[in-house]
Amino acid sequence: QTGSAPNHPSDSEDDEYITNVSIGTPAQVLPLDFDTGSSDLWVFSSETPSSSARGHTIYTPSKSSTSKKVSGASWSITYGDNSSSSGDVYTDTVTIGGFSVTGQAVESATKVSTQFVQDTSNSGLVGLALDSGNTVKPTKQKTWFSNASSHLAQPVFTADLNHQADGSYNFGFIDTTLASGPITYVPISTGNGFWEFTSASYAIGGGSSKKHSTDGIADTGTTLLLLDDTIVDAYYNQVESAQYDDSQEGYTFDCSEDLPSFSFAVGSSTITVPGSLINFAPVDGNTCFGGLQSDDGIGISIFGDVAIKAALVVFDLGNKRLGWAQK
Ligand SMILES: CSC[C@H](NC(=O)[C@H](Cc1ccccc1)OC(=O)N1CCC(N)CC1)C(=O)N[C@@H](CC1CCCCC1)[C@@H](O)COc1ccncc1
Repeated sequence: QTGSAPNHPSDSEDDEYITNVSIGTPAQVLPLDFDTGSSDLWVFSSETPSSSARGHTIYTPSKSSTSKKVSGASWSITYGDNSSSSGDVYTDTVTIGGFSVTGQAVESATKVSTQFVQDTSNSGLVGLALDSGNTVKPTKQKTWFSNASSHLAQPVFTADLNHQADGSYNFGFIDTTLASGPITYVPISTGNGFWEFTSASYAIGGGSSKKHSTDGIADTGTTLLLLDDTIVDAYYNQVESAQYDDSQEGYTFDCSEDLPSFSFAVGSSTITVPGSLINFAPVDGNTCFGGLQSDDGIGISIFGDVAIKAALVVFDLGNKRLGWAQK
């Protein structure tokens, strides 16, 4: 058995990638943000204050004949950007790309932070990191993929994200036609509950590769590519008009500049992010914001959407490994 669901950018900046998910009986369809950087499936619901839920599609458990309340269960999560949400828990049937999981924990939001209220492009998240990161108490719940994996043809899923175009999340199979190059696999370390791997070197433009060990996570829920300051400073040293903009909290540059590519090692291969993907978004006039920025303060590097857009990424739970193929 397999599943295949399209995704699309949430806005003109590729800030998030949205996929429609069916919950309950009859199906209630919500636009959700698939996040390989967290492990909770949570939704705006009939329990979310209506002032907060305005503009969002909601899940109403009482309208679903297959919903069950998980008595005494609650959840609360804070993300890397300090957005947060919390609430109580139901189980229900959740279908993604034609593949249904029954008894899936659907975390209903009774509280959401301002960022979520304002971001009407999603009605919640589908966490696709490891089960250990789930926040439900007193009993941790499994992710949709974890529940699905034992019934899928293969315990894998792939992320294909594209700049200003549709992509896909495929479950249980790998469509190698989505890639231009071979898939290179690297082992993940599971201790922090992320799809965490180590990249041994990087290169800027056509330059020589520099040995630099990066411990990072493959994270579809993070917009940018967030790496160590030394790498980021070295990159923007190659961009004539680049400067660090305190108000924007990141490097900006003249939108008309041709940006160098950025390559990172995956095992014995490399993935190259074209400069066009690093010219992330205009901030004002002809000043643009970079898609490569510092990971300062997070304690880990994040290969977010800017990096994932350059590749087909294979999340292989069965073999505890991550695969990257150039697109
Ligand atoms: C340093 S993780 C920062 C990251 N959040 C982002 O990437 C947000 C995403 C966004 C949100 C709303 C509108 C537009 C874009 O976007 C930006 O922060 N930016 C994009 C726009 C740009 N101009 C400024 C920078 C983040 O918490 N992700 C988590 C999922 C995310 C939460 C917010 C809603 C969308 C999904 C998750 O995977 C990673 O959780 C952790 C990572 C590390 N330890 C703890 C948690």
